[in-house]
Amino acid sequence: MTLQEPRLCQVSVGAGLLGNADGHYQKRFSDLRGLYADSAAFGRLLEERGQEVAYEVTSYTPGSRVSDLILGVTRMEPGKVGDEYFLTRGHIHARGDRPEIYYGQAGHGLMQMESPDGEVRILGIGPQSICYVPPFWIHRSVNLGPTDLVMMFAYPADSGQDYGIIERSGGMRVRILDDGQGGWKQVENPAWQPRSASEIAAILGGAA
Ligand SMILES: O=P(O)(O)OC[C@H]1O[C@](O)(CO)[C@@H](O)[C@@H]1O
Ligand SMILES: [Fe+2]
Repeated sequence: MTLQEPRLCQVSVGAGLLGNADGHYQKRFSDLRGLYADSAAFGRLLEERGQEVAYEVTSYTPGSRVSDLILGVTRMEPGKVGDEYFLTRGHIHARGDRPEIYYGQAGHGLMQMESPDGEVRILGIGPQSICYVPPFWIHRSVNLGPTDLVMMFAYPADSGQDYGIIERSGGMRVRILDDGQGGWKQVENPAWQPRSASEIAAILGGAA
């Protein structure tokens, strides 16, 4: 049996990038249609900054098994669409029983989580805070600050991402908005549809 080579990856906190990575993707504002509540404000953002990077991910993938850990860094731009803070698309792991950790490096924001049956949990993320996203929680990051939000992450390499779960329910259950006093508030998303008992059972029963 040939062992994998150990690997050192340096986090560039200022640039929001992982060194010695083997993967890199960028999501531009034009890739994020349909995510935000205020479509007029999103249209203006597209006109002004549609081709700019909204967030990017650099990562190292050592293999593809449950026993391999993908690790990487996410960098999110600061800003809002109307009153709604910039966010990632969000997903549940395609193998729903796979967890993830996030370790804040710079900036501050939130990890917004939602269980299949619609429970909501929101935890703050900033430098030196580690967020554990347990199996079966849908998760999305939100940048609340005036600067880039930079987070390290790690998850089992066979997890996969399922984005359809959020689309099918009309978005996540709550939206994270500017409260007008320098902070944030969560408001119910009126378009959100609860998942059916059979969909919930399929997600929770799909554990490998
Ligand atoms: O995949 P999304 O939901 O667009 O968001 C990007 C996020 O996905 C991951 O790349 C992988 O889970 C995260 O670490 C990152 O923060
Ligand atoms: Fe994830």
